[in-house]
Amino acid sequence: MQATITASRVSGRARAPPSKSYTHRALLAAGYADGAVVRHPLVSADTRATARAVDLFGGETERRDGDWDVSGFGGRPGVPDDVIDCANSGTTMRLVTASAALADGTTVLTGDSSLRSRPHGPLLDALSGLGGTARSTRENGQAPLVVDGPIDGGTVSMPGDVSSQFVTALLLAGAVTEDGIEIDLTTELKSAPYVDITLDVLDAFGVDASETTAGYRVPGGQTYDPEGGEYAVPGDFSSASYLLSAGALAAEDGEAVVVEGMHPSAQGDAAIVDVLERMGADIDWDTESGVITVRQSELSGVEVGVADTPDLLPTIAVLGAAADGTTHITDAEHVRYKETDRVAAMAESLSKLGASVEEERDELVVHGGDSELSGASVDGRGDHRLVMALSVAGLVADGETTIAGSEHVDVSFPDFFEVLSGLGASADG
Ligand SMILES: O=C(O)C1=C[C@@H](OP(=O)(O)O)[C@@H](O)[C@H](O)C1
Ligand SMILES: C=C(OP(=O)(O)O)C(=O)O
Repeated sequence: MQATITASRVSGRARAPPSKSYTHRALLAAGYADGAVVRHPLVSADTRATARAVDLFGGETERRDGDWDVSGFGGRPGVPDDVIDCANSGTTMRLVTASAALADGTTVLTGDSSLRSRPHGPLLDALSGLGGTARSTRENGQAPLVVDGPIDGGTVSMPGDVSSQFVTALLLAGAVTEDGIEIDLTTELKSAPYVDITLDVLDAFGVDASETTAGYRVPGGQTYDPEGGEYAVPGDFSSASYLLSAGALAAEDGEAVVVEGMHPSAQGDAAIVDVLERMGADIDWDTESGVITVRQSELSGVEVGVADTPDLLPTIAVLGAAADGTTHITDAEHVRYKETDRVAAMAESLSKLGASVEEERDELVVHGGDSELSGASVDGRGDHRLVMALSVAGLVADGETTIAGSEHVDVSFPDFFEVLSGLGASADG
């Protein structure tokens, strides 16, 4: 499918979808538990992949009245009676691979072509070091993956600069091993707030895990047991970043874009509020009510490190292209390991829209204000975040912008185009 965006102004109230990261973890944690009701979950292609894995491990996930009702698989996962298809979801593949290593038998995992090109080597090595065997069928660290368990736990050394999801995966699984898991990180941890989200969910499910001087540890022999048998998912700040940026760039004069459901949580991507403020946006976050209000302002370029917030890179790149002056997005190398290489993809797409962009290995430099953005045909490269960020660019690009592959918003924000149109944008996805 192709989205068509015409330069337009926006205003009004909207709600960002529930957090993808919290939903994945809550579904799997509910699987490890006797079960739980996951309230207000994100129902999207990625979280459906995790629900499928919980089912294949012997749990049962059922959607009821907007909640996800999960019957657990009782501590240790069973051996799946089919291959686990993780579709486009890196989070599913990493978290489920470590869970599979608890099963007494063999699990096979695969995904779409994007996921089959992403790195999993450090997690496979870690699981093999813990007494299981975990390998890539092509011996290149990429899926399809074959995992044999069970592991008993122990200590592993692992790099932290490829994906924090390896740490998350080991913490979730480690709690039900006999010996627990101690993770010593050999390189700096990127995307660290996502491990905070994991610790937050583990805590809510009564599981103890903590940061150490060298990394993280989770004691074994624990039981997942959520208070009251339920867990409520907060709103998603990565998804909200598109709506807030639409407001900062294109809110109608005298009007605002108001995004609801934005209560504070462990999400690092809440930093989008700070980034917009530093760029000069008129933005206000009422943390009590979870309401963020943003009005259109002239923005200026800034320097932003995305070590902790890789998913904000496409959004910030678009803001930089529409701002005055230069925006440096630094510490970005790990953003190349996502659904597509987002550093290269944003450089290419924004250049097509008329921006002047320089790409370094771990940095994107966007020179805004040199020329007006003008509508063009760009490719979302099968990546939901490219599609959504480029749609926001389309609001302020002269004329018409078309984006190929708009259906991929289904991964994290299925009704993105309806919400954007509801704010008055001329956006047909
Ligand atoms: O654990 C998670 O929920 C996520 C962690 C991050 O990935 P990395 O840790 O691979 O950077 C992030 O980019 C992804 O969208 C979601
Ligand atoms: C990278 C992302 O997710 P995942 O790693 O789960 O595919 C994302 O949502 O931007």
